Amino acid sequence: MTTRKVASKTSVKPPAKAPAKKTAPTPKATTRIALIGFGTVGSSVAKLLAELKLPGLELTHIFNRDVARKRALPTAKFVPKSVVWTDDVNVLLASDADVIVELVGGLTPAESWIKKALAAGKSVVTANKQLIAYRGPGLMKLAAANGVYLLHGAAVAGGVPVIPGILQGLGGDQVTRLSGIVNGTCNYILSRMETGADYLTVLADAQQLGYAEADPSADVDGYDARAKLCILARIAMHAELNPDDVPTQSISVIDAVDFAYAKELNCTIRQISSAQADGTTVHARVAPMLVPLSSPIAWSHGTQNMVVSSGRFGGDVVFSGHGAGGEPTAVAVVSDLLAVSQKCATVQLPIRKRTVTGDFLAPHYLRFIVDDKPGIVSAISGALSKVGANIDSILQRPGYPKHRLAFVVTTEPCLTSTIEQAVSSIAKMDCMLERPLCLQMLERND
Ligand SMILES: NC(=O)C1=CN([C@@H]2O[C@H](COP(=O)(O)OP(=O)(O)OC[C@H]3O[C@@H](n4cnc5c(N)ncnc54)[C@H](OP(=O)(O)O)[C@@H]3O)[C@@H](O)[C@H]2O)C=CC1
Ligand SMILES: N[C@@H](CC=O)C(=O)O
Repeated sequence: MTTRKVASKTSVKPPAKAPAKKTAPTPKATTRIALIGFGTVGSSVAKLLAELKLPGLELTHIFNRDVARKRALPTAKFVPKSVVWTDDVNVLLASDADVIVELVGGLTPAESWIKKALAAGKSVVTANKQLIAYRGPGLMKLAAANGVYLLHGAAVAGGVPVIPGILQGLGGDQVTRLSGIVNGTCNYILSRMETGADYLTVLADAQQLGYAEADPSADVDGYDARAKLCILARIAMHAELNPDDVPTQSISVIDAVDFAYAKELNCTIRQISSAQADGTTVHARVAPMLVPLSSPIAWSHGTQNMVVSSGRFGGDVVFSGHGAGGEPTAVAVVSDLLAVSQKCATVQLPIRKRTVTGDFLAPHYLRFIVDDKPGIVSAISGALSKVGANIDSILQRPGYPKHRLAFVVTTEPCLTSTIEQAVSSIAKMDCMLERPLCLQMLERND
């Protein structure tokens, strides 16, 4: 017997076609699973299904372009002989599979595959954060209209159950703030740079280890984390944000000198994603930031993600674990498959469109690379005082050559837009060899 037409877990409507049941279903029926994409995550899903032999889950189809190449990989050894391999997606869409697992990524053609699968009455499990961030609500409606599930637990923080945790466990609070690390590649890069590694070397390692997106600029320039932040804002704050409105800053601007100065300030550097509810506006930003060494966020190394959700009634809740990599991500996918197979519904709350501002009131770190001459500090301090920003400290480590001197100014809390105005005018000074680097500094209680 196969399971078809199950209830929608994250959709906005109750299941249209699922029979009413008073007792939890026993997982004796078989849910037939078709995989779209046999890359890092897809091959790990096949491995977990083979090794865990979970009741009720059967892998039946795999689609990938140039599928013969994939079939010849060592990772294909976990795939049962009975599985149909194809390079025609329509074979899966027309098959008797109950669930399509989309593990290719990107908006196109993934969106059309998922729409066709949902319209054909198949549930969908995906790890595709861009698609869920940009098109999630429409796809959820389509899933509900067809009485099927669309689950995306792997789309944020890989193997960390932050999505089911928030949906199942925090619907009874009013989440006002989300903050933390949601990109494993950036955390891997920055935590290795902290110990002296070179940016390009560790980026190449992250790609080789399967942590990075197909185009790693999605990771380092913040677009991956921005999509995840918008998904989290939707499920935790019930706020629909346009991902394009969330400002991002690349981690590629961080240099070894910044880790040296951060250390002097008892800090390190991490890519931080933050969202803070403020009436009908949400303050949201993804950027490398200075993090106090005393903060648990600073203790996240490698692919570790950490999300702190702050609720009006329940206070802070922390989710932490491996946010990237085939096997941790496959855990989230397989968990969603079990939820589909066992018809586990979840809470649904109304979502409202919200406007985004990138402004946060925070202290800032400004790093200058100058051709040294008298009067530079006074000119910088003049530009800062003109916008009302107050200097907190000035740091100059010995040993930098005068013709390429790196020094740092930190400010007392001021708005991001205010400090950016000052940086734009300072950048025009003749002595500046590079555009000054401006990073937000997290405070001890952030
Ligand atoms: N890797 C990770 O740690 C995590 C990834 N994710 C998400 O999971 C999804 C998959 O990621 P990942 O496994 O790392 O990516 P990979 O690039 O390793 O795998 C993608 C697979 O899809 C295939 N593919 C790409 N485009 C097409 C196409 N047009 N038609 C048919 N096949 C195609 C690729 O084939 P080919 O070999 O020919 O390129 C590859 O086998 C993405 O949405 C990603 O964002 C989510 C959490 C963590
Ligand atoms: N490239 C992503 C993969 C998981 O979502 C990351 O590094 O976090």
